[in-house]
Amino acid sequence: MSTVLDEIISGVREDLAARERLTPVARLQERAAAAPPARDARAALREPGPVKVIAEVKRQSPSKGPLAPIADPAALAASYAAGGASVISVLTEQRRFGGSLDDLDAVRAAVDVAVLRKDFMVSDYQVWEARAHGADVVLLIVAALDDARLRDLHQQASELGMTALVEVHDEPELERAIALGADVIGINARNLKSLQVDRATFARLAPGLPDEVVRVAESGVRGPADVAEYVAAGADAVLVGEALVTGGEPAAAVRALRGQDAVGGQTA
Ligand SMILES: O=P(O)(O)OC[C@@H](O)[C@@H](O)c1c[nH]c2ccccc12
Repeated sequence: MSTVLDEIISGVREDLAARERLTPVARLQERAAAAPPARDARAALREPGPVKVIAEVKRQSPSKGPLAPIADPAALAASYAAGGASVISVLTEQRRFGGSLDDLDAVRAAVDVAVLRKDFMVSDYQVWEARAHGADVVLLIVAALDDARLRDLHQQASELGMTALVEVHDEPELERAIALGADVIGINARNLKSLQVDRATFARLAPGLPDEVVRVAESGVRGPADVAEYVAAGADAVLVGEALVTGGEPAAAVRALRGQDAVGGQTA
């Protein structure tokens, strides 16, 4: 039976083939070589202080459809950064998430913090694209990749100076991420095959992570109380989309998630 993830990936492959016809990889490689070096997102996520927020520019999702009309992704990202986001995540998948490389370019030009290209990476071409467009981090979804491809893309990202956020949802995927030597691991509360969210996934899997791994809790954060739970279960960072794009003033919303109130004091 084909899952949501299978369907997304088949669309991603078609769109990828179309871009490959337009822009040869050699062009991307030239642009990547000319781009400023990737920022060290892992270091940013390990800095001392309150929980780190990875704030996402997310227009729509397969489970909810349109979330918010984001007229100006650059302004949104700048607000996230002003609120203290450590990394800005930009969904670039088009068919189900309404994203684009244009969104990535706009965000890249607007902020100094690290930028994550959030997509379904299946080919080295996409990693070259990410670097050519100034991304510092790529998402690698273990459920979408066999071990050989996972290893290749992880190595390519590191050769380009980028951080790989390696995403898992269950124990077998976590074992594969650890065997890979991933040093930034995201535990996604959302099962990409069924789109069900189970916030307890993080607390269940996090104890199996080696000490040196940066632990990112992904999805399902509705507000500061959910962040506090993830932190209590050992999260170094949280990745938040929907609650930030639908929640009113984005800088204040990021600050609230970090446990810093509007005047900058530590709550909790
Ligand atoms: O909107 P939420 O529930 O805050 O979730 C954000 C992020 O975790 C989610 O967008 C996500 C996590 N992993 C992904 C992989 C592909 C696309 C999207 C995602």
